[in-house]
Amino acid sequence: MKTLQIAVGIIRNPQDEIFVTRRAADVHMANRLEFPGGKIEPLETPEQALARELREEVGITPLEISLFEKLEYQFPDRHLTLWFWLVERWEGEPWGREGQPGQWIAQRALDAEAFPPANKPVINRLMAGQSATG
Ligand SMILES: Nc1nc2c([nH]c(=O)n2[C@@H]2O[C@H](COP(=O)(O)OP(=O)(O)OP(=O)(O)O)[C@@H](O)[C@H]2O)c(=O)[nH]1
Ligand SMILES: [Mg+2]
Repeated sequence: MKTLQIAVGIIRNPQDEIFVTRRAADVHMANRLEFPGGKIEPLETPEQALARELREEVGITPLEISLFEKLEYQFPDRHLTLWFWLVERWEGEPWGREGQPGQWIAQRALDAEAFPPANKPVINRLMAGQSATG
């Protein structure tokens, strides 16, 4: 069983829109919407992994982050620990640097079904208008 530690960014602008990207057709959770992010490497902290992934995938540098939620999720073939960071201050303008389509979606209009199942509690909190726990 694979165990993966994942850091992802909930990039939220002052209009309460969130930047999401669409996963490629040939990877785990193909074609789902996602928060940009990825696997935490062995010598990285979750914060460092987030900064690296956001730079690589969407070309921004987070300036201030807070932990929105940390949760465990069991897929049939893998166990995930997911760190969801809220990012409300950053440098640069996010775009799909790896060719993945990106879009801003109003927080309250997010659709949990469009994301991987692990994201559900997070999507529900965002749709309810909740902010960071700190
Ligand atoms: N990026 C991202 N991954 C998520 C989310 N929700 C979720 O279950 N995942 C899962 O977490 C894992 C993240 O892996 P990833 O494919 O983004 O990792 P990565 O960027 O390091 O990719 P690579 O190793 O192929 O370069 C996948 O198994 C993915 O299905 C999410 O909101 N964002
Ligand atoms: Mg990724």
